[in-house]
Amino acid sequence: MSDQVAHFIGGAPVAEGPLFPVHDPVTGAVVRQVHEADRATVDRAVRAARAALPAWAGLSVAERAQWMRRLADAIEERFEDLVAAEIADTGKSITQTRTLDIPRGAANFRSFAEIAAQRPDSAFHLPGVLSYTVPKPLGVVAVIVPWNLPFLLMTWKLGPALVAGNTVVVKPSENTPGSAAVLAEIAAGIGLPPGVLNVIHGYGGSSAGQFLVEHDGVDAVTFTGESRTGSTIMKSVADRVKPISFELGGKNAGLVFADADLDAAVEGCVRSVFTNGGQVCLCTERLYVERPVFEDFTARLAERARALVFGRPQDENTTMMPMISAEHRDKVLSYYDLAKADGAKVWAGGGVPSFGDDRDSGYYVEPTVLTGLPAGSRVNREEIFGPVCHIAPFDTEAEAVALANDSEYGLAATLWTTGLDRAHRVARQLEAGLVWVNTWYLRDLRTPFGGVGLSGIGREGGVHSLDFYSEPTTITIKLGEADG
Ligand SMILES: NC(=O)C1=CN([C@@H]2O[C@H](COP(=O)(O)OP(=O)(O)OC[C@H]3O[C@@H](n4cnc5c(N)ncnc54)[C@H](O)[C@@H]3O)[C@@H](O)[C@H]2O)C=CC1
Ligand SMILES: O=C(O)/C=C/C=C(\O)C(=O)O
Repeated sequence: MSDQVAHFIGGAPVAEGPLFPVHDPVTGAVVRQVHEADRATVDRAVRAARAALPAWAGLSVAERAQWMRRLADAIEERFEDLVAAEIADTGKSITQTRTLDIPRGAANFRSFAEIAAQRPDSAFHLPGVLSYTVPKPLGVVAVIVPWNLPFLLMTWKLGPALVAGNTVVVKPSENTPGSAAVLAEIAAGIGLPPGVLNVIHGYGGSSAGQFLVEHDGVDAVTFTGESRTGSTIMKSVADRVKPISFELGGKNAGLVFADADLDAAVEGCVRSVFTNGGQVCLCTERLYVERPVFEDFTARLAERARALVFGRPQDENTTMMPMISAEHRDKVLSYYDLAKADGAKVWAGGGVPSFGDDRDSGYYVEPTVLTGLPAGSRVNREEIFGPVCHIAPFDTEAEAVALANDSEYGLAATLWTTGLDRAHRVARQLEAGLVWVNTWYLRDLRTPFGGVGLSGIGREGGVHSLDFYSEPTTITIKLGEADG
């Protein structure tokens, strides 16, 4: 990939539109310049996707699944290029990028190839009547994705959308165009039919993102990002009643009971609070700990937070990454300030680290552990999307459930207990699309994934993704002497 990133339309690079810079979050330096799509470029991409649709939709599922496997293989061949592109844009650690972000990209294509190929046909029989369902693609799908897990989240939508016979126009985040640009090269390299996968770059509102979702040639929108953006996109597509699938924000709770394996709970919460700098919609920002272990747990989590390693991304021991942008760093720091102003006790962090080198111009914040805030504090109610959690004590199971459910969001919850009965009982009462017990972010790509409330609409994952990316036509045939 060159330092200037072009769009990928109809199987070829298209370098049109003004250039905008992408910054390395580690140092703030400009890493690349990217072309911004205007309405004309967006139109060109949507037309390319539309032109490719009949032939792509006309392939059998087995043929499209074979293309998905080829994409997965080619991702593995370009593995280190993708790792480098992702690190340059996000400042992620090489260890995480090599073990999570890029392998999941290949797995997203491979899994949906298998899931689609094995999907049973549905046929229903009444006496003298046969009804069966033919899944058809939605058409041209707009894929709008954020910067926190750029390759993972983009491919999570592309795998099922493409294998279901849709053609797509992807708009990666303006902060992280790199891995999408490499994927475009990969698609061209394996000879994926031109127009099946198109990538346009640019900003969201009043730019490429908005122009894409509003385009009359776009049949459906799948989006991951902030809840407010989801609401804006919903309004943009309301007149055309376009199908939408939204994975939005979270303000996820973790419950630690006194009977938990405390070592495992502390380590699990280190992961659930601080992974990816806390910039995952699944991260825990509210922890509730049963009073007998509250002080001990909090002290241990704070100690682990202070021990996280702010190395360079390329250092395999690095465990803490920067925020994506100066703007996002300032947003996270504004919550640290608010917490202090509201009287929080700061057990760890609360500010910015100092390095004495070029990372001082980067977008780092300290991993932070807070206690002492009321449930109504904005710090406890709004998605911060940084390496921070607030911990509060609870006395009864019922209180723990009520505290966890006291949120407009409902994406993921985490539960730490050795009580099997309690695990089942509490998990069912939590108002969240995903509940993890004694673990966090353990994924089976066949399971439904998504949230309730401000956390989204619909579920993706396994056949749930295929259901969203297809439109079923039910065909009913009178075979003989049936009535009607
Ligand atoms: N999954 C999550 O929970 C995420 C939450 N966030 C939160 O959102 C805040 C803002 O981050 P952003 O990157 O601005 O997130 P965002 O939700 O605004 O952006 C996500 C994607 O949507 C696009 N977009 C934005 N406005 C659009 C519009 N009107 N029409 C079509 N596309 C549009 C963006 O260009 C980007 O590709 C962050 O500070 C963070 O707190 C950000 C990313 C993911
Ligand atoms: O699909 C996954 O494994 C992760 C999903 C994470 C998000 O949707 C997010 O952070 O926005």
